[in-house]
Amino acid sequence: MAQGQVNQYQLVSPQPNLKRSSSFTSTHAKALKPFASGDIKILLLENISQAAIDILSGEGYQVEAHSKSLSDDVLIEKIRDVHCIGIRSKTKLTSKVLAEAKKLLVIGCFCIGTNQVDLEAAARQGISVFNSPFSNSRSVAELVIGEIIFLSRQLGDRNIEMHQGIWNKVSANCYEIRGKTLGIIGYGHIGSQLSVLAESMGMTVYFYDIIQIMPLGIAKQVSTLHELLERADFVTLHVPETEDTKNMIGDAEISKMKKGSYLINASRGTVVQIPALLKGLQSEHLRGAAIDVYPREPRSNGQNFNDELNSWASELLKCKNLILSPHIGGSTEEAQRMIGIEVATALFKYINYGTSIGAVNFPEIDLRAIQDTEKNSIRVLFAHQNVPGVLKEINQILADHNVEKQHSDSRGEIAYMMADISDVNEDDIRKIYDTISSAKANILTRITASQSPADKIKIGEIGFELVKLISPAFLSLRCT
Ligand SMILES: NC(=O)C1=CN([C@@H]2O[C@H](COP(=O)(O)OP(=O)(O)OC[C@H]3O[C@@H](n4cnc5c(N)ncnc54)[C@H](O)[C@@H]3O)[C@@H](O)[C@H]2O)C=CC1
Ligand SMILES: O=C(O)CCC(=O)C(=O)O
Repeated sequence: MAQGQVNQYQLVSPQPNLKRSSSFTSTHAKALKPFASGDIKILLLENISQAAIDILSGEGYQVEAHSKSLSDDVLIEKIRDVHCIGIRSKTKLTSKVLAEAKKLLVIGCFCIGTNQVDLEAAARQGISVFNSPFSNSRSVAELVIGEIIFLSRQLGDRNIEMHQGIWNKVSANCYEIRGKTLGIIGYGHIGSQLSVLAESMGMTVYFYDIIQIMPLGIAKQVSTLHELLERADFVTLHVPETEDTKNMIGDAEISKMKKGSYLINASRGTVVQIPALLKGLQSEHLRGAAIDVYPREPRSNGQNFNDELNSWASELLKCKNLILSPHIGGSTEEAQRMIGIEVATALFKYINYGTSIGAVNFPEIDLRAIQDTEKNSIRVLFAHQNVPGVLKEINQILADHNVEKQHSDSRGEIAYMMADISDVNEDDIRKIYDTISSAKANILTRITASQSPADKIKIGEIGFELVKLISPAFLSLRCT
């Protein structure tokens, strides 16, 4: 879908399952699926890459894709009916919205940040959340390099003037970046990538992080934020939104920065107090700034960025040497495609195989694939409250069967167990499902099965019947 399209959505009909190589499938491994893949509904918002749509529709799911985020009312209406939702940074999945999502199994954040989702509320409902931890890091780092040069040469202002027909050839207060000092706050995927790029352009790099990190190149870690602010000509923020990073840069921090220095924020809008930044720019203590993220951002392209949205917007627009961009740090074709593939793959592996490796709010577990030699097999997936005695109860149920392999782990209040069981018939499946899902600690019980031709009749059709018998609980039975 082209960037900038609004009010458009796409319904993609299920397609035959595409064969794809994955760590689960070897020549003797069987592909697993929920019993009725074609009933799985996926809602993708905010212009998620076609690569993701192709992967998910290729799994046989029903995919509905929108180019923008939805109003809360429409979101609540739609989320009630879907098993999976894919979002970027704008859609807020609060506990109130999630409370309506009775069928939801999994959330895909097609971005790095996951602060827009109430991760704990999701986990309590047995909904796992995946993101893309690094696929847009390079894009953000490159944007920041561009901004450092633009700010240093006042290129944003010269560009605006030329567009107004004004010739204004200036060298006063314009500088090379070679030999200048870059101060990076948050030396994770983006900060460290930026560090390498900046050094290759002749900059000296210092960074501040709450954990000790091995510096790349000849960058140096400093032990306090204030030390970094005092040293740097350019200060750039690459921290997640947390309680500690909210309002991290205010009056006190800006006054610690060198006179004539620059501030860049492409992290989250809550990290920099914009009134403090305004003061810094208006007093010319700061020589410029670049901002990509804002406390409140428009829901879709074409909407206004004005005082109604953020009370200081019109004051900000008057500032000199201030680059404002509409949260495009990760918006490149390369990044969006990579994110689309990465997150869509995590989603179908979770839906089909129960694999939670990479989940940001859920115990991370996986099992090796069910092999051809394991006849009439099912995989039992059991998300439950992390309370004593649950596994004893469940293993008593499984003890009557041939458990080929089993894995379980916990994260905070949530635990998750995965078990492959072979030699099961219809009655077994029904009994296993009924007894496990009625355990007191049950949050969500699911069963997936191989549907290869060899066992299609025995498992596939039984599965289909079971879906009819116990649907919609089959995919969404949760304790409330
Ligand atoms: N503008 C945009 O389009 C994009 C913005 N982002 C934002 O950038 C953030 C950073 O991304 P990554 O580098 O991939 O994250 P990351 O998780 O790899 O690195 C974050 C670093 O910040 C550090 N940190 C956390 N709290 C801190 C604190 N109070 N003080 C100092 N350091 C602290 C962490 O220890 C970590 O090293 C994301 O969380 C996201 O909010 C990410 C991608 C695109
Ligand atoms: O591209 C987006 O919509 C969000 C990028 C971002 O902020 C992130 O990846 O955390």
